[in-house]
Amino acid sequence: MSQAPKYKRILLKLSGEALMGEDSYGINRVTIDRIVGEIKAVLDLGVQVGVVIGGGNIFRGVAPAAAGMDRATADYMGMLATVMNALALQDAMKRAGIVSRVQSALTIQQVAEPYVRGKAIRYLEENKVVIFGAGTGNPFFTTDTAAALRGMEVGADIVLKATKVDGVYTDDPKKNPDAVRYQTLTFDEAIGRNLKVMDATAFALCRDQNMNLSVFSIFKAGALKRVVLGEDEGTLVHC
Ligand SMILES: Nc1ncnc2c1ncn2[C@@H]1O[C@H](COP(=O)(O)OP(=O)(O)OP(=O)(O)O)[C@@H](O)[C@H]1O
Ligand SMILES: O=c1ccn([C@@H]2O[C@H](COP(=O)(O)O)[C@@H](O)[C@H]2O)c(=O)[nH]1
Repeated sequence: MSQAPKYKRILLKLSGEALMGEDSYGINRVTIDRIVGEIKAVLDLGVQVGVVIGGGNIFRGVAPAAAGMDRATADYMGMLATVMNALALQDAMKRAGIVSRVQSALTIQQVAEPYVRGKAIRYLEENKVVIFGAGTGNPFFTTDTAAALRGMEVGADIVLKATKVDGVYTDDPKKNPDAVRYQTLTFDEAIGRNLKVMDATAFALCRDQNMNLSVFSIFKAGALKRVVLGEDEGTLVHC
């Protein structure tokens, strides 16, 4: 029996730190290839995929150098880190036979196309993966907010946050072993309970524009595909 995806177009937020695998810094080749395999599985279902990539794997490594720096300057460094990840992801996709385009919110025209909404939508319609680098292009924001923003701009059916934990918990599960996972919760609950899995700006943007969000583990094999098929996986955050 053929599997019908629940969503036709998704915006996938990939944690930069997830690219490190077991390493303490940077990009782990085996890990990025495995993540690309997870994305390929949903492309094979006919789903259109936009990706916003984070920068934690690179930026947190240089954080000591950024300590004491002007905040906006440090944030621009963080955004440049996401462009590096975007290029690495495109390269890994190419090796896997996936056609993708990188669009950057900061103009670095020798390196990547600038972000142009209409062009991004056209690429998605052509079943090319669009990798959005440099977050929103503005300091004082995060790539979570960029994911919510780009998801809305390109008309995605849902924003999927692929991270290191398998959903939203009552507390940070990496710090509190007694934390309990929610199957579903509302944006107001997530904001009101100050749950740190995603920043409040991103939660509020999704809530105000009625954009559902799913949080799941990118380390769990097949989880992305199960979310896209509408199966019980991770946590669904809704209005
Ligand atoms: N209530 C909570 N439920 C789940 N995770 C939580 C919660 N509070 C804090 N976290 C933490 O939030 C992290 C998810 O954020 P993630 O690492 O994806 O960060 P990011 O900043 O979006 O990505 P990047 O690595 O690119 O900077 C999890 O690893 C988890 O430890
Ligand atoms: O719109 C944005 C997105 C990101 N930044 C900066 O980049 C780093 C890395 O992004 P993560 O979301 O943490 O992975 C972030 O810490 C900011 O410093 C930004 O300024 N604006």
